[in-house]
Amino acid sequence: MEGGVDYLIDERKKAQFDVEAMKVAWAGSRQAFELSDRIAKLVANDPIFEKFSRPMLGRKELFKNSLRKVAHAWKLIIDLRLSEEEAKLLRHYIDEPAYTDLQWEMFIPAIEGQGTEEQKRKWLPLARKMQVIGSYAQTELGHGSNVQGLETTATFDPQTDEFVIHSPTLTSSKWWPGGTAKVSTHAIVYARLILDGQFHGVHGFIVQLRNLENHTPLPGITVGDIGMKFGNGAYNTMDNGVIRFNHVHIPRNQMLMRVSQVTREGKFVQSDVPRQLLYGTMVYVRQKIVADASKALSRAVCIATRYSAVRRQFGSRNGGPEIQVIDYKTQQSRLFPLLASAYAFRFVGEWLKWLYTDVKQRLEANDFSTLPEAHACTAGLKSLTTSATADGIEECRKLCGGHGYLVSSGIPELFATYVPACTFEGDNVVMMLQVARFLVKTVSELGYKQPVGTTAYMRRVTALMQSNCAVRTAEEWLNPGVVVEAFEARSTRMAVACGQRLAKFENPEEGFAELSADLVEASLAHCQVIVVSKFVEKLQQEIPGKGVKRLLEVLFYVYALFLLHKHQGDFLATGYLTPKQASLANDQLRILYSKVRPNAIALVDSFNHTDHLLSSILGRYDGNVYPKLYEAAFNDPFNDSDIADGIHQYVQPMLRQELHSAKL
Ligand SMILES: CCCCC/C=C\C/C=C\C/C=C\C/C=C\C/C=C\CC/C=C/C(=O)SCCNC(=O)CCNC(=O)[C@H](O)C(C)(C)COP(=O)(O)OP(=O)(O)OC[C@H]1O[C@@H](n2cnc3c(N)ncnc32)[C@H](O)[C@@H]1OP(=O)(O)O
Ligand SMILES: Cc1cc2nc3c(=O)[nH]c(=O)nc-3n(C[C@H](O)[C@H](O)[C@H](O)COP(=O)(O)OP(=O)(O)OC[C@H]3O[C@@H](n4cnc5c(N)ncnc54)[C@H](O)[C@@H]3O)c2cc1C
Repeated sequence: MEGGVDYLIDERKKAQFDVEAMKVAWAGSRQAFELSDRIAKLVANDPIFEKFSRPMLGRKELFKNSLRKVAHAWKLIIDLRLSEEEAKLLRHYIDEPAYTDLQWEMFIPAIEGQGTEEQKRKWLPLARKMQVIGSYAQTELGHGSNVQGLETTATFDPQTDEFVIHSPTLTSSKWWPGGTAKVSTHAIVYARLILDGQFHGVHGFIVQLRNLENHTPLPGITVGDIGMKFGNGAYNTMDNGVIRFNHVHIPRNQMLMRVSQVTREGKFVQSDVPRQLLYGTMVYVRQKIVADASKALSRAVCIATRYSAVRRQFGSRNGGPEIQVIDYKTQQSRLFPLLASAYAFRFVGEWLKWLYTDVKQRLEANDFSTLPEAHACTAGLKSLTTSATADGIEECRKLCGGHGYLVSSGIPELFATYVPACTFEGDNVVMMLQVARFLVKTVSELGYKQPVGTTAYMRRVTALMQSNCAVRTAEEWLNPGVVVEAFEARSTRMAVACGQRLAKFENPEEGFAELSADLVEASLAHCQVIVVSKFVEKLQQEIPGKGVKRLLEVLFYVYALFLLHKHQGDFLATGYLTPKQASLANDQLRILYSKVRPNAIALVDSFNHTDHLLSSILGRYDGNVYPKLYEAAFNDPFNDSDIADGIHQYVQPMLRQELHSAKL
């Protein structure tokens, strides 16, 4: 058997559910499915969007090619009159980090969220037509996580009615802003506002960086690229920049003034809007990152699952075929929880999008009551989903054995592009510590204030602290109420225990720092409650299609019981479960894996990923892995000639024992 074509045809026949209906469930609605299917095919069939050769290109060529793709995409958007939603899908399927990510996901949202009506009227039409290109310049060489610690200054000059933007030290150089090194004409620069020698907090300012006619940096601005990043191709299509400001003057009306204003006289006016709204763009992007985690994880899982069905090792009898590696229980116990996680993250991402839309509408009406909850949810779920996705992609590489390490597997570039998501938009530990602040506050108020939203389960604090799990058989774990209650009890007990230990410290901040590792674990437990509960809520909805709901239920139990198994130390230490009950959960997990097994290929087909998006020989839809790997090896430019450069100069003299007289 040369290729794996026959294996995947057989695998697809085993499916016990309607794959087309599952595609709709994954996409969210029939309309969403049809839209994304159309755009995915548009990209896959356009040779300009080819990306298989990306890891072989040098930086300059890679970057130029990326600019070409963006220009071509923009032309398509105009020619085909694509909506904003379609344009965002186009960018997703082109699958190449570029300056437009910053333009559409940070620059424009920052103006929308933090600008006044007048500022929005001026800047948004220009940005939406790409007549100005903007980036988000917050992080500095010496300061990233601690936004209040930024050093760049914006000093008001009442003489000229301008702000003077300045980088007083080397460490205040802006460092990382994407799109900035070579492309953006403007940036939202976060800087310390100084009025009459007084510091008034960090604010955002629209600063022009380049001349719109000839693209040269404006006087007082030093700008460049920060250098090559992890992996070939990957995030190197993005021009992450360094900027140094030397007393750059901008008009007063270019400070984003929804949250606070500076008058013509240089007076600071604090409105009723909470200062945290200055961080609103990050909340928006964190929510987007959660919604996108399932896309990245599902790609890796699709590759690893298809390849695991094609790949055979051991067990051949009488010259018959070896065993498909997907049939090994160990392979299943590593792969199927990731498959289930992709679905879990998809549904929690959908919910978070809804939550964000709701908060945004409230903020527009000056209702800020749900902001702390939205911040905690976006920060915590960003941390949970990106960490699990980054680890999951690496696990998928290992699940593909040696071939997973080949660039042509598609996994190395996916990993290299994805991992910074654990760091950007808030380091994942720093984000979990934000959740911890929210949880500690919630727990400390339990006696007199009813927790709401995602912490509402803590209203039952007494029951969750005192009652124990009633499961007696593996079968009894197949009950969503039982599973959710176990997660809620473990989370409540961990949060309350942290609260009790914190109360022993005289200085709460000192206590928080001392217990921060435990607080991060309690925050993770709370975020897992959210993911598990939102999966259950999804299952309570009507989900059409033969067998679709049943398979999603199986995936729910795989996700939840796998987490329970992985974190059984917490469940046991908090006393909610007995070792016997934890062991029964693990027994049930093995049974669930055998229910996933015949459906595995159909479940990854349901992601509807094109071969273009996967860009992976191992994950090809047709499973024709070996002939294509062989073909790709000989198509590699390194194999253009049998004698590589340097062989005659450095190897032959060694073979001939003539190295001493060779010119090196
Ligand atoms: C080939 C494969 C392709 C796969 C794709 C690969 C990857 C892409 C993956 C996903 C992409 C998807 C979409 C993204 C789209 C576009 C974006 C493109 C690229 C992104 C590039 C990255 C950009 C950046 O990184 S921008 C910089 C981000 N920086 C940070 O996040 C800094 C983090 N730090 C902070 O947020 C704050 O400093 C802090 C840690 C929160 C602390 O702030 P501080 O003011 O000191 O506050 P505290 O004193 O701690 O708290 C005061 C009070 O305020 C509350 N608070 C804090 N923050 C918020 C908030 N945002 N909203 C509301 N409230 C907030 C806090 O809880 C506290 O409340 P309390 O007083 O009640 O306790
Ligand atoms: C690919 C990429 C693109 C980016 N794009 C942009 C952009 O467009 N615009 C922009 O402004 N920025 C951008 N950034 C910067 C990014 O937002 C920061 O790197 C990120 O916020 C983390 O900050 P840091 O680098 O200062 O990490 P640090 O805070 O220095 O983290 C270092 C370590 O310290 C730990 N740590 C820090 N603080 C605490 C604490 N309080 N308690 C416990 N542990 C702590 C962290 O967990 C981490 O382990 C980008 C970064 C990357 C990697």
